[in-house]
Amino acid sequence: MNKIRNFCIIAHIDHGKSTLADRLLEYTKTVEGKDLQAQVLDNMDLERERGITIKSHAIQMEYMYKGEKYILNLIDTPGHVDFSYEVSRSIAACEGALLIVDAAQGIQAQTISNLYMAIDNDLEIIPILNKIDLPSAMPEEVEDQIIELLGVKKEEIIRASGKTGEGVYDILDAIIERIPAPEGDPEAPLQALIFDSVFNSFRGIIAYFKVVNGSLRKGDLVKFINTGKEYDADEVGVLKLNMSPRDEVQCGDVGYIISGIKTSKEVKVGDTITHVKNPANKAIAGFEEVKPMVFAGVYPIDSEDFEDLRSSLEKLQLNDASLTFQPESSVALGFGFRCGFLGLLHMEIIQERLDREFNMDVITTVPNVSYIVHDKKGNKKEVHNPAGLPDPTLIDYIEEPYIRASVITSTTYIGPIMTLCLGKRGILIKQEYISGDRVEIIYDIPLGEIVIDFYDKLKSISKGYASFDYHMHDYRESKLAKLDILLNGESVDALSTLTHVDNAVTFGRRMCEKLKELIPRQQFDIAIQAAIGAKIIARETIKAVRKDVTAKCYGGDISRKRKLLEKQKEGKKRMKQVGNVEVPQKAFLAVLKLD
Ligand SMILES: Nc1nc2c(ncn2[C@@H]2O[C@H](COP(=O)(O)OP(=O)(O)OP(=O)(O)O)[C@@H](O)[C@H]2O)c(=O)[nH]1
Repeated sequence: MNKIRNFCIIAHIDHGKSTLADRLLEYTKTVEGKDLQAQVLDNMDLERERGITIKSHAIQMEYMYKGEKYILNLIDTPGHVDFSYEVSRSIAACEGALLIVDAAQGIQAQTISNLYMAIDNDLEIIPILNKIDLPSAMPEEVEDQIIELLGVKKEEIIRASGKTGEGVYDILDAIIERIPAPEGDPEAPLQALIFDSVFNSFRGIIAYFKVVNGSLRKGDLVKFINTGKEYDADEVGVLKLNMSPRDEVQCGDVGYIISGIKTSKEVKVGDTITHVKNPANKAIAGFEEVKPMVFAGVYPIDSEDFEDLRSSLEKLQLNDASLTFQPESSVALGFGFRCGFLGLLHMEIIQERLDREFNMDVITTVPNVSYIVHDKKGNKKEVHNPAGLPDPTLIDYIEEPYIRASVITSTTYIGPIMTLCLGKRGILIKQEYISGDRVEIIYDIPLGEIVIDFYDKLKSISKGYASFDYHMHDYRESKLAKLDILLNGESVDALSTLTHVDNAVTFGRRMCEKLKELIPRQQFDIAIQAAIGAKIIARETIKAVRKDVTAKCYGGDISRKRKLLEKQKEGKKRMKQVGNVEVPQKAFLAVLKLD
């Protein structure tokens, strides 16, 4: 066991985690020659394309140090806020962490939040100044930031480049010298922490774990403590580039188990595996259900595809337990599902996977958060869809989720960022200088406001020099009202939103203006109205037009006419008929596009 090192890499998004991980695999000869393609660990197509890590992965390397062979288990973690629960589980499976900081960008919001998580788990931190090959690198300055943040000595910071390979051997040596070997009792009852699971269409669900105490052998009868389910360990092994079966995974090591688990719901990240015979008397602490925070309706464009959509969502869920869905129906959109996501990026990814992997054409409605509605009889219920809100006369009050957000930026942008946060009903908690002209601002903001267009605005007003991280904080009472949109007098439930009463009128007006831009003119006038209850607060009209696309091709060229009509039909595919009005998909997301 003293020859094992378990570590993870933590960093702000795009600071070069995956690239550096590739170098570690290359320098330890874990991958060679033809297998060496960029970002080996990001094996989902989507991950490669977007250059982001969505699921965490683990891989075992061997490294000779002073004539002895060591086993290094690298647990790769996703960098985006939506997936921070996975980061925290991966961190719990390690004894050390490489903290990567981009030498050109310096410390960012997620550098700090992930670092705190690592410190909470007592990990040994190895600070790495990455991308020092960049002409824009500011090694001295960023080193000062790291020293201030961690209280380390300058010599402890390793300068490296995932691109040129500089410093990679120093990192490998430091992993062995500085990170402690795992502790644990090989003779004690089995306790293995599940930190991830994946769905493989041939093998079913594969769970990744770290053995904290005891050991796990092939054929053992095991139990997952939190779900209470029992399985035969059909196959256990360690994770090389591919799975590598073993008879036993020992105390301290990281491995996988295949055991006839049917759905990803049965495997909960953070759960503990033990033996049915001689079980451990308790789970390893730190298990938490991941709860979706952002909800949106997902509807098939063609209502006949409803069952296909259900089976696609079921398949996606096998792979991604954090996705939830429930059938719902909308007057405007027909039958569909209300899906729950961890955040906006997660939502985008699911939408894209539906399109790519399942060829599903869907309309997604405006995302919203979950509200707690207290009625006058003293009951409370969680509402995931503004359209599902009880009648206003029955509501006593509504609570909405607040996040605690940390924004790191340069002092130049403090003014505009504070204005933005204020406009989003944010409450300033504190403001702290990090080093030089960098400052961290902490705000409590309603999640519902972030969901709409916070990221984009933050990025544009800070010209990209602001990073953002958040975690759920609490629920607070807010004065919210349901804003309905009517098209030719018919309320479109899929366009309803909950908004703060003080902003309702401006918001309603802007919605109407935006919809006027987005809905194409049709052969009759269309009235767009915004209403709260029975009260109309804004109105726009789209004037009628008569458009005949074939008008231009007089003469008898029927094939050309047909082509034009076909083209027009294509364009219509992304439209949805609401009453007598044809509404394009992008109109359902109008609220995201308000200026
Ligand atoms: N010049 C230079 N570029 C680098 C270096 N390391 C990574 N990059 C580039 O920086 C970008 C981000 O690198 P990734 O390795 O994908 O970053 P990441 O931290 O894994 O990103 P997430 O997985 O999304 O968190 C890519 O375009 C890399 O090519 C480096 O040492 N030098």
